[in-house]
Amino acid sequence: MNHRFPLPDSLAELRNYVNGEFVATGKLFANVSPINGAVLAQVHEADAALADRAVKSAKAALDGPWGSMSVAERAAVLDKVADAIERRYDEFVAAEVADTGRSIEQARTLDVYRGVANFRTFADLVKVAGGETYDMRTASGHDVMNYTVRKPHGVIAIISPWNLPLLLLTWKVAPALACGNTVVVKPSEETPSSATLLAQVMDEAGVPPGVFNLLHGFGPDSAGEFLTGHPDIDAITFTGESSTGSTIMKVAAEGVKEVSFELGGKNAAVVFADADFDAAVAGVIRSSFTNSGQVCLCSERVYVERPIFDRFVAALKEKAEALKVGYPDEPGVDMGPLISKGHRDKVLSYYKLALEEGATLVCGGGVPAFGDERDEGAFVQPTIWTGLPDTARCVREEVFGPVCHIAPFDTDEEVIARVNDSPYGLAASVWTTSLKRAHNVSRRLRTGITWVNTWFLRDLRTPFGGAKQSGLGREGGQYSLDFYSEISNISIQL
Ligand SMILES: NC(=O)c1ccc[n+]([C@@H]2O[C@H](COP(=O)([O-])OP(=O)(O)OC[C@H]3O[C@@H](n4cnc5c(N)ncnc54)[C@H](O)[C@@H]3O)[C@@H](O)[C@H]2O)c1
Ligand SMILES: O=C/C=C/C=C(\O)C(=O)O
Repeated sequence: MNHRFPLPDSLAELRNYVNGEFVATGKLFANVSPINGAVLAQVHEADAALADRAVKSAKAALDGPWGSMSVAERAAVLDKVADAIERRYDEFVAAEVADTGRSIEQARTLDVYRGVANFRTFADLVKVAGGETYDMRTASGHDVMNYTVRKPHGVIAIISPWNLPLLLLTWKVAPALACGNTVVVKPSEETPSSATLLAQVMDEAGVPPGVFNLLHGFGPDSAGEFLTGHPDIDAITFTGESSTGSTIMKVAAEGVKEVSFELGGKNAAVVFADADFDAAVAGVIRSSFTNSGQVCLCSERVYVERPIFDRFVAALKEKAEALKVGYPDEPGVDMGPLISKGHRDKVLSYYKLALEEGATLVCGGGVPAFGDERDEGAFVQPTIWTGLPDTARCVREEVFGPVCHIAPFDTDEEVIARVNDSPYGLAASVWTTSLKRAHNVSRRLRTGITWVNTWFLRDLRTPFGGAKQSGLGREGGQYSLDFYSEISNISIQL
């Protein structure tokens, strides 16, 4: 099948990248377009032996030129990686668009833009990272000085998901390399392309062989499991579903490996009657439907103060129905497909379940009919429900699609309790013009991130991560530098 959104020529075939070489295994799986089901490329799946080679070469590279570079030299290499992504910007955009079907505009301004920013940010931050010093005198009168040094952990295993492929991968690769580690990355099987381009870029930027290694494949009984279970990795950083995080944590327990997890969510948006109404409607449209709802930070639960509830539901319905679902290059397109037909089956099962649970369907609820090749793709309609109790599965479980449930509330106390009544705690957004209320509500939500009158506005120096089943640890700025370093104390008797 022909495809209007092909992969760049540099990605005719997707290979693993181990010890500075692109490696074919001959065991192929297809990279499929979610726009029309066409096969974009064949991908070489890594086996256990290749995973072993990748980890061993990462370990050996710690003692090579990478290990003896100064912080400034390593930072300069990261800046070169950023430069190389910028030189090949259009190819990265094409890779993200082909794999995910998202708009070209989003790939340019969010995905690839952040890929560059992640490398530049951590190149800058690592150069100014300091340590701690403490002078002390013991009871017996000895003076002692303590100071900390940052050492690399060693080999970091990086496992990333498909929803923001380059953004989420580089969010971990950049600080891991900045801190002097070597990495073995395993991108999602659904989105192998931008990671392969990144391997090409590493090569071009002069990253020594073995410092960045890439394995393609799946989770269980494939590259993901071969990597996380390898005895020679020193830490695991993972973004994906909470249940996968739990599986990986059990494996990590064997070797007492450090872990950092960014997991699922069932995020809330809280709209108070005193909010700027139009800004809140526009904000919730963004927070519920961006990337077809496939951002871990998306709001699937919307709580609206009762006096404006009916007006808000009507306004959100009007805006949601006006969202343009279509091709990546259509002017004004708001939403592309879901990542795959498999994921669409899951989202549609929730569309069905919501009705069984007694939801009122405000809009959407099905699959758009295009009358062309896109009917073979993974599109769904943006969907809004009302009328479900807080105990409904559709209000408690992460759907990860373009969908939200809107419920009324009466008091601040009540809505805080309802937002917090969730196994997840990643993000929330609060819409109000009262400064006092914004502070008081935000500090009581059990979430890692709360936005006030905005959503998904990221300063890369801030802590990022989730409470409860939404994650373990924090990354971002200093938090990333801390996770990717073995911080050691040196104590000297003077
Ligand atoms: N908190 C965050 O920052 C954040 C960000 C993005 C996505 N997410 C979450 O990610 C999920 C969507 O991504 P997904 O469907 O790709 O997640 P997933 O957990 O299915 O897969 C993520 C990655 O883990 C790999 N994997 C799966 N099983 C494995 C195993 N047993 N061992 C090792 N690796 C394994 C996959 O191949 C993939 O590369 C959603 O739940 C979303 O909320 C969270
Ligand atoms: O889908 C989840 C999005 C996570 C975003 C980040 O990790 C980030 O902006 O760094």
